Amino acid sequence: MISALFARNVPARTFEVSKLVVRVCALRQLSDEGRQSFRGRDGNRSYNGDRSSRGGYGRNDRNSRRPTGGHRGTRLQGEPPLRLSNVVRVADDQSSKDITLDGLHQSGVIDKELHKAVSRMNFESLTPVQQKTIKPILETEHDVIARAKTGTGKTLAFLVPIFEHLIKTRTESPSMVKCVIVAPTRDLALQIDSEIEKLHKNNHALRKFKSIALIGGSNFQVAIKRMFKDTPNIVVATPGRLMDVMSKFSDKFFKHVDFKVLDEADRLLEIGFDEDLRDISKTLNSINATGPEHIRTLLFSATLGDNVQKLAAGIMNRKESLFLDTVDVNEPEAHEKIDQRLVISENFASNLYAPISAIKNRLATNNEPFKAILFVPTVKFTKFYCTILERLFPSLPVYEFHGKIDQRKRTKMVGLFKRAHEGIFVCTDVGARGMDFPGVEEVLQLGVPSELSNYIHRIGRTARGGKEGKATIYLFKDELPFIDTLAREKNVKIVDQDDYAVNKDEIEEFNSCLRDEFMFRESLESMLSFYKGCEQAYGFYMPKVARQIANSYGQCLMQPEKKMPISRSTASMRYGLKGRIVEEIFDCGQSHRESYNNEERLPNRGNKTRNFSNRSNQGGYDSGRRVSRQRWESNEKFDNKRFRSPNRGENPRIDYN
Ligand SMILES: Nc1ncnc2c1ncn2[C@@H]1O[C@H](COP(=O)(O)OP(=O)(O)OP(=O)(O)O)[C@@H](O)[C@H]1O
Repeated sequence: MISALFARNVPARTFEVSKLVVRVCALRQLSDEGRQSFRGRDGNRSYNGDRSSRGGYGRNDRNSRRPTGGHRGTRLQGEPPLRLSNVVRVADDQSSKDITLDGLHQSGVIDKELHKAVSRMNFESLTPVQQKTIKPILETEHDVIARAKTGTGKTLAFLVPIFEHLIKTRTESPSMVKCVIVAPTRDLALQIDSEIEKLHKNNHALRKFKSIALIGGSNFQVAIKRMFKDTPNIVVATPGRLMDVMSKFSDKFFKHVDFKVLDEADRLLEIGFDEDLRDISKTLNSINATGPEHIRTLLFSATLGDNVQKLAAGIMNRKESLFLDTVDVNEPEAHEKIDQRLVISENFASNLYAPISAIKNRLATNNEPFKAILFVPTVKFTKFYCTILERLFPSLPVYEFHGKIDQRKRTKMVGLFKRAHEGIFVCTDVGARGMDFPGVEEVLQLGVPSELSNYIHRIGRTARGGKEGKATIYLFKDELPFIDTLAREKNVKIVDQDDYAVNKDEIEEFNSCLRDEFMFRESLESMLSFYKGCEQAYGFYMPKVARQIANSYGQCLMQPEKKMPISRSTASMRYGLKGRIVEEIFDCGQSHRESYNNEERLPNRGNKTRNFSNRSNQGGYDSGRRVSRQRWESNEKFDNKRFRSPNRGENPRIDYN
């Protein structure tokens, strides 16, 4: 047990555990009644009281995917409560700021082969999170929780100690998985695996420590064959696919795991993923050859609050975890090198033009190549907005990225944009976390993120690796409660604010590009669902937001009297709208049904109609019953069909085939 002194910023002199001067976080014990609140009537844990809300994504039967030895994450009656790890916040240690890669090698912390591989990445120095975490992970036996801002090298901060551990234990069970790294999205898992490949390339001596990425959307049999052939020491996986593999081969591959790493840990431990992570953790512990508490857990993220020990309950094996924080308690989690800006539009329709106006202005005033990421709320809106951007900026590559795109194509597109020197990467929040695209000049956000923390992660796609960047969020007035929520809960205050007023030419230009009314309407319907889903989280008033979205239909079509066709039942069931407002803002009459049916029977105008299966885990997350994911699911539910824009030849949209 660490002798914990309630020190006031007394930097630890050395990292010997006995001398560790720490401040113990106020422990937040989950009271029994607190736990009971997590249990539904049938004694099973449920969130928001309705199990169907989690099971309702058309998911495969979860039990068929349960890893052997574990049972559903719900704790049965009488089962011991989840144990909370005692989180020990490690005070800033001035000496860690002097830690260098050479110093780690000279002091014997890292092996020469690993030193060679990392030094060939030609970084000037270690980042604060690397300086603060590598030694404690290698020199103590504790679980570790690490918080560091976006783009500050957290991936290497856990890969370096993992490889050092593999080097040190290379003679013990050499053909077994010793480290499991879990990521919330397939693309991030693949990215981490590619970082491992970089270390292999930089020093072939490390190639013996093979890794494999286990992600949904890829061929299961091929992955298993590779597991048997390569006998990897590192598995990088998304939760769903990891559970699939463990349910069949846990004893074969996973009995000698020493480390499990959760990248974007707060995302993985929130409602929707947490059950899977607890099941994975329980199974790994139960089959571990050394013992049920052998595996050490490393949690990494840019957004980890004091509730982390509650989040991590049932995941951490050690009685105490070190909270290695490179962000001061009162400091905003947003990276200080990001120049944040807010642009406010009068209404939803104007807000649709605002990013376009900004892109046009950037291209007109600066000849440098423009590489930017544009986040939008839903899949359907992503598709729609890409068609508009392609027509307005025919010479600027447009990358459409979301969970409904085939994984193979997504992977190719990520590679293209990583190498691109210009282009607009238009995506939903599936691209918000962890993705490392060099040279992104600006992050644009049209509308709010699917969850508050994702604002920090979205803007963190720029200003990476010590560089600077810009981030602009475009909101209409009824979305401004989000800004208050951001300031209150994340201590992020956007000082630089502007108003945007659309002009007639811009409306006409937008209208000239809007050729697929059916697609436009569906994109607006998906936005209605999305905003309904985040109404409470951000303090929105849905009737006002819905009115704005519905009015934009006629405004953008330049037929202000034209109302958005939506049935009364849909307005009520999906968007919680009843009474007079429904008649005011929607066309609920007969014409609606006729037009809708006619659209449904639209002759295929030579466009590719891509029918997406409605399976839940198409979203790029292989497991996910989270509440906020429901928004995407409900939006993505509408994304089951699409008419490709008629004049696709105009702009070389990155066709990643
Ligand atoms: N010591 C270093 N010095 C400079 N750049 C570095 C260093 N370590 C890593 N990088 C680079 O910084 C960029 C961001 O690294 P990484 O993706 O690991 O950040 P992160 O902290 O995980 O970000 P996020 O929170 O968004 O996931 C990468 O391009 C990586 O190559």
